[in-house]
Amino acid sequence: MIDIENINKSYGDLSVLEDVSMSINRGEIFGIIGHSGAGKSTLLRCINGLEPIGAGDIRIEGRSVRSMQGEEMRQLRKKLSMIFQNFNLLNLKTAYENVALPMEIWGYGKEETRTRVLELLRLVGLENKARNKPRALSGGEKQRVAIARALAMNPEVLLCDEATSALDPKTTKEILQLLDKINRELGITIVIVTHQMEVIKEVCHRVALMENGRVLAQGEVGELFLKPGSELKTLLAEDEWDHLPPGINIRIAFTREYTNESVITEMARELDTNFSIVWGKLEKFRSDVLGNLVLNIEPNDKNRIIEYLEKRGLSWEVLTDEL
Ligand SMILES: Nc1ncnc2c1ncn2[C@@H]1O[C@H](COP(=O)(O)OP(=O)(O)OP(=O)(O)O)[C@@H](O)[C@H]1O
Repeated sequence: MIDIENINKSYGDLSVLEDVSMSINRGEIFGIIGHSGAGKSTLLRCINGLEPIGAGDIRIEGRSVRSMQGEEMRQLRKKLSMIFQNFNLLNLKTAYENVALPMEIWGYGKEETRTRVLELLRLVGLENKARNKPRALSGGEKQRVAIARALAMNPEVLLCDEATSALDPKTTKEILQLLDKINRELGITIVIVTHQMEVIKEVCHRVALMENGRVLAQGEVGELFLKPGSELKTLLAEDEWDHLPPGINIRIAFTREYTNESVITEMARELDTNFSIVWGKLEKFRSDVLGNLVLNIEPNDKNRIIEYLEKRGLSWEVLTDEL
């Protein structure tokens, strides 16, 4: 649905996006993760035409954003709605009035606006707070108002720029569940820019990892996370294997097909060998549970164990190999 093709973007001499390509499919929740300054927000603004791009192109359903002007650009912005970290609500207006604003701007009548706004406030669970102004709303409630407002014009895509970064973990989870519901029930494609791995794990189907204006990796979230040598893993969970014992430490990734199997005990029995489990973690990705296990093994067993893991189709990597 959104095809980003080899785009570059600079502010003066500062190159912010370099040869960035990614494809976002209709109906998915796509995450863009990276440290601060990676160029994520700039990329979002390029997608909805707020920022011009240098080289390359961005196509929305085949139409080049580059070539859009006037009415077509206005229609694009209606189709691609956006929410932000700081909510961007009008402080002097009530929750109801904030949600109604886009419909007023587009010239909808009072009755139609009222029906739609009340429906949206119900969708985001705020029907009782319609008269509250932002100062009388919690952070999570403010983001709910912003989401309702973003949905007012029936967008096809919701672009979320660090939408949960100002919220505590519990509220973050609630907002992500709301986004997931909007994706499932309304079929809206959602693009989430974040620096929080938890956000990606909780709701995203696919992810692109950005660093210094470049895409380092992209793909299905669970697969990317468990892949040996994955940039996603090393960039975002780098300190987890700091205290491994000396010797050969091998990481085994359990994809969804293996999570419930007793592969490790079977391996010990079949190879008649000993090893110690030195680190382990189960990670939840949307509804999947995927696991990582680090074994400290005897040097003599290395080849046999690797052979066994290969035979079972498990993904593995040797983390340290000091004899
Ligand atoms: N309007 C602008 N003019 C000049 N430089 C800019 C502008 N907007 C962003 N930048 C620079 O572009 C780089 C990427 O910024 P961007 O906001 O896209 O990164 P980000 O990954 O979203 O990080 P953050 O989460 O901190 O916003 C930064 O070095 C930033 O200073």
